[in-house]
Amino acid sequence: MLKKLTVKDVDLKDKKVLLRVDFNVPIDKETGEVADDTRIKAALPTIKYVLENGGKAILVSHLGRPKGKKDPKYSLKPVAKRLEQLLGRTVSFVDDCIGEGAKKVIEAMKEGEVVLLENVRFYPEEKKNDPEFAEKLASLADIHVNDAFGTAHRAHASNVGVAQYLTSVAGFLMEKEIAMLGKAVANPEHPYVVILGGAKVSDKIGVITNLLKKADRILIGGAMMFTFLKALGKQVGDSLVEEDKLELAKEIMEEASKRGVEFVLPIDTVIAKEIEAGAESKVVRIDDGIPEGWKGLDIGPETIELFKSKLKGAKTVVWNGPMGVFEIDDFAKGTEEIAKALAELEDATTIVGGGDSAAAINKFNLADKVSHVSTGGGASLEMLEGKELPGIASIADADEKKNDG
Ligand SMILES: Nc1ncnc2c1ncn2[C@@H]1O[C@H](COP(=O)(O)OP(=O)(O)O)[C@@H](O)[C@H]1O
Ligand SMILES: O=C(OP(=O)(O)O)[C@H](O)COP(=O)(O)O
Ligand SMILES: [Mg+2]
Repeated sequence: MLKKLTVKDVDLKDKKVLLRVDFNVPIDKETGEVADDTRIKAALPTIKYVLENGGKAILVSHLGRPKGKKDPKYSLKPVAKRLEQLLGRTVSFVDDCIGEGAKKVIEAMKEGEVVLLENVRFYPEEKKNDPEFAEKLASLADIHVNDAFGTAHRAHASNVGVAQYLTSVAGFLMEKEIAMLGKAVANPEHPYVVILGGAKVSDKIGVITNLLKKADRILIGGAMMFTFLKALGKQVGDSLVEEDKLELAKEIMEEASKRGVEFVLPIDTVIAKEIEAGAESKVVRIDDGIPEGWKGLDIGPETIELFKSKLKGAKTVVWNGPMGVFEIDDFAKGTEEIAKALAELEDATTIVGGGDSAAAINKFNLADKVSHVSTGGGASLEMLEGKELPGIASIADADEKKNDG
């Protein structure tokens, strides 16, 4: 088991704490408000602990994928509002990260106060893990607490780079995720089924290669399915396809068959022309092809039954990525039915991971029916692959201690 320093190992009294959280939460396009607060709630124990122990909490996070510049669509402002409600105290939102505005507010902070900095990905240096930028961020504080498990597979300035300049310790969420997923990695009981979906296809397709060495069965839904179906020569219309991953998709399917891993793709899909509530939609069989101008937005009813049958008797299930565009009810059925099937499994370890997958399981009120809802999608998958995550490696080891604050 990984032994890392945690927030409990350091003196926080009167310290400025740069607290990296993953507040990359879904934002409701119509209201502009936080649509699912799982990741905010998950960070509360660490934030409260810092405040109760006399620290000043300077929260830093990304939201979405802005292209290294300011974009109001990706502002963390609505998150500050939700955090304020959940914490029951004032959260000062600052419009930048390392500028004069931030410095001034931080200088004036008193013990027990909370500041949330604007989206750190508004700076292109964040994703490049630029050392100068990391140093500037680090200079805002006395210690770094890393509670951003959902970001742990990224080596960025605010989670990894800053550890060159400040002692980095784990928050309670980070600690809990490492423990929960660590158990699943160490000794998965078989049959071990992995379900993959969602939209980050080029990011996540690569993990399958390693998962083929561990899992007995892999079920593919979500936008992920269309890259595989196209690689098999099926007509996928305007569905989301990663053209440059078609070769990899073929190789993965060949490797699965060599290893005797059952690789299960959908047999039907719900299609529409627009990703919109109330859009005209219909079910087509994959073998009949998706017409041009239409896109697959959910798994179909036959696939739901097929996947349910493939989940029967499973002892370990790991699920990342919704089966369809579950945010819109017309395309939510596949995700809901698979969530229900997971909830009904007996004597199985069931792990659902990902910002959006967590939002989905909450939407269907099934979060307490699975063994663990992880705040990380890509992060939990890479951990289950057996990789060392940069955002965990950068946290100080327990033996590196002591006597600092
Ligand atoms: N067939 C599809 N086409 C387009 N987007 C999809 C499809 N199926 C699922 N999605 C989208 O995938 C997104 C989540 O993907 P991802 O971020 O990879 O998952 P997670 O956050 O659980 O790790 C959701 O917003 C959902 O609408
Ligand atoms: O939401 C996240 O990952 P997830 O969608 O896999 O759960 C993390 O915040 C990482 O975001 P990124 O994939 O834009 O680096
Ligand atoms: Mg996501």
